[in-house]
Amino acid sequence: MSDLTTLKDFTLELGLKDTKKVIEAGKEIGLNLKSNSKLDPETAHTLYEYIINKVKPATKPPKSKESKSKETPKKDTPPAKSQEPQAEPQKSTPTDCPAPSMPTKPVVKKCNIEIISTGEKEAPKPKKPETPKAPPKLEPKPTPLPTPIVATPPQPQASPTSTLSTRTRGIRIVRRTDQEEAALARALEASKSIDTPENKEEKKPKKVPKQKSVQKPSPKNRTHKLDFSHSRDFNDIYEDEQDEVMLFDFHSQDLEENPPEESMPKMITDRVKIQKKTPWMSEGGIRRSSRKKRVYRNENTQKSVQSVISVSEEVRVYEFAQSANLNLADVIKTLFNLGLMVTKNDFLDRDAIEILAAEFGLEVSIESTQVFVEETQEEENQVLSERPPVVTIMGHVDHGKTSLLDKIRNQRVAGSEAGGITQHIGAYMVQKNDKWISFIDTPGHEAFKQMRERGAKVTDIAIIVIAADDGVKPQTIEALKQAKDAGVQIIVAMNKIDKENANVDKLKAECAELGFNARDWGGEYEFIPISAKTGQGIDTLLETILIQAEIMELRAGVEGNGRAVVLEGSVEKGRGAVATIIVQNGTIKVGDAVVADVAFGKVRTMSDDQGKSIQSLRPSQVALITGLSEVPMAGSSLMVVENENTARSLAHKKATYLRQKALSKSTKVHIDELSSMVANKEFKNIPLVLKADTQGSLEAIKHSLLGLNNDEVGVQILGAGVGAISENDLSLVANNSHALVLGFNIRPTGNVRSKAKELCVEIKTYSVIYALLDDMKALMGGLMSPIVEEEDTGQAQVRETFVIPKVGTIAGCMVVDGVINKGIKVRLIRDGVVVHVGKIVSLKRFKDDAQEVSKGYECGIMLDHYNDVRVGDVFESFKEIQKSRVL
Ligand SMILES: Nc1nc2c(ncn2[C@@H]2O[C@H](COP(=O)(O)OP(=O)(O)OP(=O)(O)O)[C@@H](O)[C@H]2O)c(=O)[nH]1
Repeated sequence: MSDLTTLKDFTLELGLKDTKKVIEAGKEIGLNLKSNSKLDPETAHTLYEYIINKVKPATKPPKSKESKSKETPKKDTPPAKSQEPQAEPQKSTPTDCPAPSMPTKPVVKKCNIEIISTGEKEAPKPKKPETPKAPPKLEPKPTPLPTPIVATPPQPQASPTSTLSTRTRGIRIVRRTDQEEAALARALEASKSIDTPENKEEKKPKKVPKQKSVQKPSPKNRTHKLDFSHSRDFNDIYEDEQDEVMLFDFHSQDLEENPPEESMPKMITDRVKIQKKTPWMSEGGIRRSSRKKRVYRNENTQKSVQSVISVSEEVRVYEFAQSANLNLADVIKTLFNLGLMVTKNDFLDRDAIEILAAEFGLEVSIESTQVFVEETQEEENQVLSERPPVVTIMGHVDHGKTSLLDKIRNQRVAGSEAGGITQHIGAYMVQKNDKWISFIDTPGHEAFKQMRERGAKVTDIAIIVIAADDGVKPQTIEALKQAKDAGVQIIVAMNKIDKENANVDKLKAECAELGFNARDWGGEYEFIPISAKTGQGIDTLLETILIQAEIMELRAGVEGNGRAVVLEGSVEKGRGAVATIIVQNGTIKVGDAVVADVAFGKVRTMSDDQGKSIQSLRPSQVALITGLSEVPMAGSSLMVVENENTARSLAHKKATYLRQKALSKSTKVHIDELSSMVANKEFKNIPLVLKADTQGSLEAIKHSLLGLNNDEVGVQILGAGVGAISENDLSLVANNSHALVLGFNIRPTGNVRSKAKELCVEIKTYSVIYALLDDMKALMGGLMSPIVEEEDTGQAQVRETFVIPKVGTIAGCMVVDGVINKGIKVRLIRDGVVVHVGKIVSLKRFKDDAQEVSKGYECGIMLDHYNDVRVGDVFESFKEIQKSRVL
């Protein structure tokens, strides 16, 4: 029964729906078939050969003999490999088989296979199957599909199964698994093919040579083979160990078990898609793995840490970690190891960013946090016009800066200044030869260092005023350095040449030593001799400035929204917050909405240095503006924005940012700081609130005060601000018994004064910065541990020594200087070297105890727990005197 196949099954296997065609074909070769006929293997084979290959049986359908020989191949086709899967739709292939007539649908769905293959020996299109037996003419059917598979020519087979298998000859089935075996068995059963072990054995040797003729398939072909392999036609199963050509190595997951017939086409399509997506599937297993690896590496690279990052000037810890694709914990840990205890929300300053980047081997670009970066970019496209030079006057205190400026603008300023020194940045414009020059009067006092730095940044030219009678002084050096660092042009004004002792050559020589050579000495710097008192040389100086400006080709955009720098900010009675600004680009007009850090508003009024009202301000021009919500920070950027709402929102944004930053800073503690504070339990500081009339003064004083801090004592600024002392300021310090309120150029009002008394808060006000700093120095000095000084009181020379058992060594001495006292500390000096410092425990005059022995008298001295005293040694007695420290 297993030998017979019903005609219906046979028809189906051929991929035909109707048995009629088969019956007709049978007739043509002399077979009388009916729809319910059963075919023996031989008949089936003959019929198959006729239908598929158009090979007519020579005689009658072959009998057993032939079948035997044909079975041979069959046998070897073993089931093994098999699990041949899906039916091959496009039977196409074959050169050797009549593709057209092949079923497109899988015939058998029982086995789930994973075979495949074709390999090196497999020929995609074996044109001429050499069938030892069968002479049949193979008609290579024009196959639309490039099916590669087949290779070996069909061999005459005894059974239908074997006959069918010829279609796939050349296929190399690889990987034989138990499952495959089982699948094959099922397939065989389904086909009812006859396949005996004997046959298999017989076939083996025969196939060997055939395989050799197989050609190597192209990758394209392989793809088709894949489809073929999916064919469920168990007849495609073919095995020949010598045909070992394995191209595909499917993962079992790729093949679905017994997919429903209807879904086959779709499944095949999906498969093709999969192949497209994963090209490695069309390659051999080994290559696949290597490709896989490559892909993996790529992924890794993508996930890896960014080697070049760009962060804003102040970035939070977690933001840094994100932008560098680093683990947050690693970043925090690294910061901790660097001595910085931070939370993820803390801000990192520039240094920390750079150090971190170095730690992680990153290249970092730090971007400015300026709110107005976009505007700056806009400015690049503007039409530029000539602008006046901005000049800063710098120099040592009292060398005549204010006098010079005063002379230049014919207006006296110095006289009205408290303490006789300039305390704020002032900005003025002067005209010379129909050209304008903007001057920023930067104070020379050390306390205004910061303001000076700011001044240097907005200026084009720095006039370094050096009094010719005094020469180069510390602040001169500092000013020269600052100007050079700021990259501004330097002109030296040798002032006070009207004075008898003025020595310009000495001055030039001193400057030359610092690397600033006068032009007439072969250098590159202009040295102009002037007298701010007589006005001598002032014109030359101004002309030099203008020439220099021309060389520098100073230009700026006039159109568009203005951008300025705040030089100074203060609160003025009746005017509110005012700011001295200098325009850097564009135009600022009355009514413009502006924002400067946390201050915003509409420009209400603008007035020049003469107090004259002006309506618009162009590059390099200076003015005092009103209309701001609060006093802007000196040095901050002031920008014209669309409208007041925008200004407000930008200011609020900045305020939030600053608040968060301040909070963040408060959580930052340097470990070393912490440990030193812990170790030094005597750490003291003076809590205070500082109020000043202007932002510039406030900052200068703050800076100076903080500069007084040392390891032992310092100031703790609880609050600082511009404007009058308020009750709020008092409440800040009320809980601290040592706290102070310092006011500079302001006076407490009646209410505040009485409230201060009530709260026992001390308010100290000053109008000269020296006085304030001196007081603070004294105060801080008082808090520091006293200095211990040693005062020598006398000397005694050892003339003889006496060793008294159980007592010690007594030195017989002569007092050669001052007085020696009992209990006093002495240094024991031998050959000029102090060999011991101790205390005198016994002082005798002869046999009597003495409290002191004066010069010229002999005495006996015994030291406390020290007996190595020798003749010739000298005792030097001294007192320890504690003195308060002065800062
Ligand atoms: N003889 C003479 N005296 C001058 C000259 N220039 C300034 N002085 C005097 O030097 C002193 C200091 O002058 P200021 O203009 O206040 O000096 P400054 O550098 O502005 O000083 P600070 O504002 O304290 O930094 C004043 O008494 C001036 O009168 C000058 O050219 N000749």
